[in-house]
Amino acid sequence: AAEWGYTKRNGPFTWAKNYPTAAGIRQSPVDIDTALATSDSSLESKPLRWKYVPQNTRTIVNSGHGWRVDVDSEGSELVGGPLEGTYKLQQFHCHWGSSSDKGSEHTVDGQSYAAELHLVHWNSSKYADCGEAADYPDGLTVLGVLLKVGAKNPELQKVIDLIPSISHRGEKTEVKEAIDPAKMLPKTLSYWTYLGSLTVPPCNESVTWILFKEPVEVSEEQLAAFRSLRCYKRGEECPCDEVDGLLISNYRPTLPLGTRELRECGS
Ligand SMILES: COc1ccc2c(ccc[n+]2C(=O)c2ccc(S(N)(=O)=O)cc2)c1
Ligand SMILES: [Zn+2]
Repeated sequence: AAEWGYTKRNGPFTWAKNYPTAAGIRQSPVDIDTALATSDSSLESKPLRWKYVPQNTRTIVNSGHGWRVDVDSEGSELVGGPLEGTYKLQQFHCHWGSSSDKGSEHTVDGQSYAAELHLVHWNSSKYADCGEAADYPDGLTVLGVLLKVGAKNPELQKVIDLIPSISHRGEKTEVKEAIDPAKMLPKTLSYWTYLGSLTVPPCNESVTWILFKEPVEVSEEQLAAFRSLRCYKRGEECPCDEVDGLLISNYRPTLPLGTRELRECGS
């Protein structure tokens, strides 16, 4: 089957053909209609807590759909808020657009941001690994951080510096200078949370989404670096009809929230 992607030929509106779950009723991303959000005292009573080990950020890879930093889950943990049990960090990555007026996956009252950072965690209290966890409704949790254009982001710069060595699909390199995921999170920890899915095929409906309300800044130059990644392998011709195979956009448009509850914690 033609590999899925973000072009007209293989983009989000074609995914349901090969990945039927993509047409489900618990899909992500969604537009956060802030008027619909209900504040929940149970969320306030169990603060979200995380622990990451910067030295455990191992490799960065060009997946063909973006960059992804794979992490050794050991020593990490995410608990509290809407979560039952302990979740461990598996990887983090980003979504962006061809220009900074779009690129985030979630939108807030219809407003898009320039990009969105995802920290993917799996339920290590109940499942053996991430792949298994992805098949269960409580298997994964993704912390989402909205990125807006502003000052250069020093922690993300450590990722940007590695992009030239993973310019083509499948290329990967060691992360020598430890990247601290905690430093990429916003200062205020208010968030929205709802039950959703992977925003990439196979779009498993196994994600508890936690989207921080406060955007974090990233510079135009840093966004431009993301767009310099290529979606095809070195030495192969470019399959995608994108501007010479540059990964200029890799976000999924929003899906209906439907009857799902949208809760918020913090103002
Ligand atoms: C069963 O099929 C899959 C597919 C992808 C899996 C995955 C398990 C963990 C992470 N991943 C991912 O690579 C992954 C997970 C989450 C996201 S996203 N954009 O945060 O929803 C993107 C990518 C399982
Ligand atoms: Zn993502």
